[in-house]
Amino acid sequence: QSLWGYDSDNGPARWHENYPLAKGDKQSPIEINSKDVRHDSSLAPWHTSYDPGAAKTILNNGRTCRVVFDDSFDRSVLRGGPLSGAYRLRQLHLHWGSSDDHGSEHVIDGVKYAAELHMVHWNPKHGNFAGALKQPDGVAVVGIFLKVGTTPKPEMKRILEEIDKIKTKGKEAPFQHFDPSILFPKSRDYWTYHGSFTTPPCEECITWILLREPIEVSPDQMAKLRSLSKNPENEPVMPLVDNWRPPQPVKGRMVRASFK
Ligand SMILES: COc1ccc(CNS(=O)(=O)c2ccc(S(N)(=O)=O)s2)cc1
Ligand SMILES: [Zn+2]
Repeated sequence: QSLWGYDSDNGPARWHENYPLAKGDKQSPIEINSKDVRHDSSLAPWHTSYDPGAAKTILNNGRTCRVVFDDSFDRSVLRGGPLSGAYRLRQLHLHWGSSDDHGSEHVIDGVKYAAELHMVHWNPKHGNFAGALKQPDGVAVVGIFLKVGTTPKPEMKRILEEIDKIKTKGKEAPFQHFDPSILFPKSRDYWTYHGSFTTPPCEECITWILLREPIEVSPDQMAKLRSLSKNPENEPVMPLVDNWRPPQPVKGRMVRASFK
């Protein structure tokens, strides 16, 4: 068993025992209620310019499926929105449920989506990722909700095709020539608030940019994601599902919307 996870003995309710930040005042995810959101007309649009050549590998770390990018220079960056300066894309990963009616971390007006994709970026003014983790403006995560429908998202195919190579914990495969901006929905509308990593050590260094429009995936695509295992090869199969943290207390934080 790892130090933290999503099981009854090492799950979100017990993370604070080893990771005290988990009980902080600016934790993520949160439930977003439209009635409490404030439209901020001064919020700029956000932009990305990603180099497909920056994609490096895809791996199963036993907790999620993660694609890692070269972030050794301003090669794939996120700008604008609530951010100042360019933030470097470091990795993307997902959180999902054991069935289509739950799996996302953020909950929108009571709606839980089947999955939530996170694109993690960090602010190079803080030198490196470890330094950025210690700053309130250190990290920016773009969150995209996945909704199950009839039409498969062809752009998700690329990630899901690699799943067969990384079935078990510790498996890694080359993942190149991939521009993750193809995963974005049509609308750029977003909510933004200040929060934390949704996994230990739960540092409160994240500017969240959550896209209002979900992308649609097919039931087969969700089943593919759920076919990942959290156990290493040659150990009893434990499905990698329900790797989401439940909503945390908002504690008076303001959630702003870029849209009316
Ligand atoms: C101290 O060393 C550290 C500290 C922290 C990390 C986590 N960093 S990370 O990018 O892997 C993320 C974990 C969870 C993410 S979420 N669901 O909020 O987007 S992003 C790595 C090394
Ligand atoms: Zn995440």
